[in-house]
Amino acid sequence: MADSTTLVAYFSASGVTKRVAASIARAIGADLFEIEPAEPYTAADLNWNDRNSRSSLEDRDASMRPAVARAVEDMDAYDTVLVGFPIWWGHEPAVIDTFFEQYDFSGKTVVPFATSGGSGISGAERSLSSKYPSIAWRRGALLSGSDAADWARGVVA
Ligand SMILES: Cc1cc2nc3c(=O)[nH]c(=O)nc-3n(C[C@H](O)[C@H](O)[C@H](O)COP(=O)(O)O)c2cc1C
Repeated sequence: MADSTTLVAYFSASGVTKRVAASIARAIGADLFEIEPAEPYTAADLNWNDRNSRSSLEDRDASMRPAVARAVEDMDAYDTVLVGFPIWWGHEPAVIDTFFEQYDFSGKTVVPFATSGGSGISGAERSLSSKYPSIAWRRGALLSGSDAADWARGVVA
């Protein structure tokens, strides 16, 4: 069933979460929004073997909030927001924290989803619910792609 009160917002550095988010939005007829860092991540930025890469530095400094390129036009219009991201060092990338600090989520249901190289989503769920305890979190899911549409239909059912 088409559901225009649901937003699927995602950050994706290398395209995996982007594909999952697009399939979710298609499956449930939700609006799709890309959380775009104002300064895109280069391959060097994403090198987790380099202690001084941008992503490594953002991980070590919990106060980092990378700027985003644009905002959701009418966040008030949505009552459910599915937020997708890649797992970085076991939790959400800092630009996802930027997103959660940008809007008022009161009265909304928020459901995280993630892709990863193997890590689960529970570290990100713990991190997000402790940083943003006033948000009405629903249990999220680590998705691989083929499972995304069915999961999303279950979320909005
Ligand atoms: C900086 C960085 C850190 C990562 N840390 C983890 C991790 O802790 N556990 C894991 O399973 N995958 C990790 N990955 C792999 C990504 O989660 C995985 O490739 C993801 O599907 C990429 O999604 P994207 O293409 O939407 O950016 C990391 C990737 C990067 C770039």
